[in-house]
Amino acid sequence: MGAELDKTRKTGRGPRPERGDTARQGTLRLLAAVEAGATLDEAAAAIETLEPAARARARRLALEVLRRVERCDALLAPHLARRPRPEIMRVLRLATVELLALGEAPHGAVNAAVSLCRGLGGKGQAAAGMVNAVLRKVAASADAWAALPPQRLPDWMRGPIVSQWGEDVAIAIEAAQEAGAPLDLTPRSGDAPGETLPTGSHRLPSTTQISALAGYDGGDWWVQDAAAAMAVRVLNPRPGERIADLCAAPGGKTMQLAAAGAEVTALDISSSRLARVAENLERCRLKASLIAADALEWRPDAPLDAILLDAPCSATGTVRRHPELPLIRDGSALSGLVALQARLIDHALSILRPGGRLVFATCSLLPAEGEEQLAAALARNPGVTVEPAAAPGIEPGWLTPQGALRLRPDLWPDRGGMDGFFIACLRKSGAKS
Ligand SMILES: C[S@@+](CC[C@H](N)C(=O)[O-])C[C@H]1O[C@@H](n2cnc3c(N)ncnc32)[C@H](O)[C@@H]1O
Repeated sequence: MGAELDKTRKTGRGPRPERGDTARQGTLRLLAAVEAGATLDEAAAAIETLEPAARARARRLALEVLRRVERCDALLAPHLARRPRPEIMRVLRLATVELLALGEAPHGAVNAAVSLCRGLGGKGQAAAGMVNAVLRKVAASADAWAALPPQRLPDWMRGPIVSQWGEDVAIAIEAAQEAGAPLDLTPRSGDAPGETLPTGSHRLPSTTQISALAGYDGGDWWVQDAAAAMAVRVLNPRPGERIADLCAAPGGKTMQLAAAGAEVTALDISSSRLARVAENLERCRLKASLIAADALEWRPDAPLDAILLDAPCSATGTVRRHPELPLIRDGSALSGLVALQARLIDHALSILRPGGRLVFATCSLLPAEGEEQLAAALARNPGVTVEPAAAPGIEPGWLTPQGALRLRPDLWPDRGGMDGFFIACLRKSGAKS
């Protein structure tokens, strides 16, 4: 490797662009957008000109880097006389992840990084020699890399997690975030590709090409994390029940409700997001009534048998799939979200028939949006009780003392984890039927 890299440096000519360089350039654009405060989904426009395969690779590489920014910087720091410009730092982080986390051949990853630098123009040209030299040292630093801990969650996330479950759980969640997330499918009915999990979801490697899987065109399944699929399983919808999904988009849970034979009304405040529910229902040949409305202002014609409230939240439970969230959020939105969730719970209870059930769910790891939110809701609403969460595959350790389901990324460590979720089934007082 050394000789080849030296030749590159001495001749002053950049290595010929190799296949994959466009994906790497896309990764750098995604990383720059995230540094400017965008989510990866919001940043997608920056790579829309790439071919689909390159786009998918660009996003995959960006995810891998975002899971390890802190670890990369710690490894790189001793090799840098001073911190390079942000665009050079992004090239160094990408190559470090390719070399040490993804096991790319050193000559390919280093030459690509040098080529990316040269493509940045004057300042990049000037940094190419330094990048080459630093990455040669990085390539020989596997032991130092292995000794570095996974990226730490920011304090606004970590503090509540440590208070609730202790330091070891915070460390395990950080390890799960670095490991990333597999691809989970929910079958419409019957079968779907992949390993069947105890809870009924199907699991495949994260690198699976979704559109190439059997049953995609026929809508036999949809992509949904195994933890996310549990909210409807806990609700246990029955054929013919009148059920509202108050925060429905993009519609994974609406489809579960419809597939169970319920008469579903799906609301979302965002009409553009509701359009995605319509597309998803159509692909999977399922039906629901769609309403673009603020759930706080909506009242059905007749009280409902059941309600699913998958409320807007910090989304901290999805850090494995959205590693940019800890980097671009600061927790300042939390109190507003907690207040909105409380109002949505109280309103949902007011439109539920006596004896009806309300499943409150958040993809959050923060007790304020889970355990504490539930305790406050019970205190505000005398007569409302918690039905202990029950569904196939639920392990006893996943239940809280209140009877809610607490799912975390560090659960199922040998199976590939799951997203963080809090799910509680509330029963309104009155006739059960
Ligand atoms: C966590 S997501 C729902 C995910 C969805 N249940 C699924 O499984 O695909 C929360 C949704 O709530 C919607 N939302 C936020 N505030 C709302 C409100 N006041 N009324 C109705 N929908 C709302 C957002 O637009 C967003 O689509």
